[in-house]
Amino acid sequence: MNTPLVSLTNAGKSYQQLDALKSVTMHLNQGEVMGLFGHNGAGKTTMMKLILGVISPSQGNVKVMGMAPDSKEAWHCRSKVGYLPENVSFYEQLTGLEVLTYFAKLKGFAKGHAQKHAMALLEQVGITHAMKRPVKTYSKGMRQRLGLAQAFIGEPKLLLLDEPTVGLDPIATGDFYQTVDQLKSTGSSVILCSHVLPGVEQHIDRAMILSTGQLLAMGTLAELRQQAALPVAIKPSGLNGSVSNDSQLSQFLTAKCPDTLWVPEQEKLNVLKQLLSLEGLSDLQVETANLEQVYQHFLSKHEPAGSVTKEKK
Ligand SMILES: Nc1ncnc2c1ncn2[C@@H]1O[C@H](COP(=O)(O)OP(=O)(O)OP(=O)(O)O)[C@@H](O)[C@H]1O
Repeated sequence: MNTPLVSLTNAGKSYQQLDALKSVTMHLNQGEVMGLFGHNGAGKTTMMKLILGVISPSQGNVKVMGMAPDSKEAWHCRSKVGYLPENVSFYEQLTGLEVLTYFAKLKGFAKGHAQKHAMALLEQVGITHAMKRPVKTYSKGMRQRLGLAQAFIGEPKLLLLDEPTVGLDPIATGDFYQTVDQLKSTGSSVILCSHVLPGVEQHIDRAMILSTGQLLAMGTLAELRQQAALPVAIKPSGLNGSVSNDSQLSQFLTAKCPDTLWVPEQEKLNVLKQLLSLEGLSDLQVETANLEQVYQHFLSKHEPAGSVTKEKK
């Protein structure tokens, strides 16, 4: 079996009385994209900082590429990690090209190669036209694109992206996800933290849901749906009341939504077979719970976000 690229084992981080992250165990494999979701203050950035090695765990341990990321020995692994912080900021007086060339040099690129690599990345994120302008003239979206280009320097093996699509227009968002898919296909692993859930699910392999520092759920969307036991919505057309007259099928109807059957996942196939055998059926829409509904489900079962500042006894 392959060694995971990132491993957290009962990892926790406390700031005085506050447990920002509580005993989290997770493994990220090579070529895997993990979505990290949670409310403000849930502990997402804390987890990313532990993985980056800029803070050390208060409990448990963290391994990246087999090493403790906060150790001296891990210095050469750091050049294989790309990070986009939540609020990206740069040297305002430098041009986009100068900023990126500088970061490429910091990551070990030789002088001539650094600028070439920087130019290729600027083209990839679509800001070549502005590369000779000082960053202070960039719009929010252009800064975010520059931030992404900075995170992509050196084709990192591990990418940590905090709110990568904030400020991006729909085309840039699409391009961004295309880059993530491309990096994944070359074996890079990604941890992607976002408050914008629609559009994310087809690009992640697994999701982690955090609340008040605690890991509430982790798995593929199918696994999370199963754990959450959220019903599938089935909407048949053309049946003219034969569902409500059927003693078995009618149990899945609700007064609020009389055209839709809310069916537990394990009953889905049986119900579909029954519906398909009914005369007059002209169409069927089947909707499984999306990432947003799954996320809401797990959060609603947990204590409110406001309790994050609760003190230890
Ligand atoms: N250096 C610090 N000192 C004290 N408390 C901290 C520190 N860093 C983070 N915290 C606290 O830890 C908790 C988790 O913060 P974190 O930044 O990880 O949340 P987050 O999930 O990234 O939130 P957001 O979505 O708002 O960015 C918060 O209550 C925060 O105030």
